[in-house]
Amino acid sequence: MSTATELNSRFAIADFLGFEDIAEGFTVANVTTRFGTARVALQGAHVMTYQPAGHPPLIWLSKFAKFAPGKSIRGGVPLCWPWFGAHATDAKLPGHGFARTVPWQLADARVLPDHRVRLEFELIQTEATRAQWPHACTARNIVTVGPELELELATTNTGNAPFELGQALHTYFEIGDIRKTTITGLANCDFIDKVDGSARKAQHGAVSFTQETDRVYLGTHGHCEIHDPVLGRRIVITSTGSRSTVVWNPWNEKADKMGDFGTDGWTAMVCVETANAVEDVIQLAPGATHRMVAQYRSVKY
Ligand SMILES: O=P(O)(O)OC[C@H]1O[C@@H](O)[C@H](O)[C@@H](O)[C@@H]1O
Repeated sequence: MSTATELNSRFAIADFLGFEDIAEGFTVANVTTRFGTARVALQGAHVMTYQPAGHPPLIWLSKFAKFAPGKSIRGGVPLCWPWFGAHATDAKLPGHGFARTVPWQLADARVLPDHRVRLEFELIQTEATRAQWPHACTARNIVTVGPELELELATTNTGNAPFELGQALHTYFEIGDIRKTTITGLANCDFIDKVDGSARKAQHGAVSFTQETDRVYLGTHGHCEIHDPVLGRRIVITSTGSRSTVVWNPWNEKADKMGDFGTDGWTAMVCVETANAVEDVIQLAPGATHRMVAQYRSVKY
């Protein structure tokens, strides 16, 4: 039986939720609500698309994204977990951790009384994941599709020793043109500028884009907005349990080298990542749960 057939027999909800194998070994959940639609891959519990009704897509997915077991998807909401960026001590381990390229299982799917649809995924741990991350824990990604998209990444320490957790909802947002886009809500925060030797700088005013941009903003406040005069909307991002915000656009040369952006894909995306990274990583005590929650909303001008 294919994974989609199995999931359809356990979790399908007429008019709201169905499953489909879109490539060999690659299954997705298709969510339809009166508020909008979404597609979520079982690999990585990865939100691939979300479009609020009557609005342009909120989430960018590369036309050249590859859907294959073990490959990360260019676009959507990759989960960086349990570390962000390069591993602190072992350069052989995958950048941004392994959560985005391993299978997750669907633990629950339901229509809420207010007609939103909620999917709850749990990371499947194997010998291979334990070899990279020896700490006893669970990870859940709870995805709620409604007039806004909500993600909750919950990590519980089920062992006897504390551990350090780095993470990000590495969300690719769809925009009209990066060169005309600005981001507010980060003014007066310090950031680590990864395209300038990781120099620490202070942000003055709104963030705008004229070149490759790769920054980790520190001590951020859980509210920022992407202003998009080309699509005629702003995207409002609110969060809790997050103290860092990563802002990334590869610009043309780097995007060309990455191979899965196409020629001008980089102009139509910006990553604004709800995160706990660098000095904002979480120390998780035995028995404790950390919840990082983000909501994304499209507001027309
Ligand atoms: O190509 P990846 O592994 O998905 O990473 C994309 C980018 O992700 C961002 O979060 C990082 O700050 C960048 O340095 C990185 O290039």
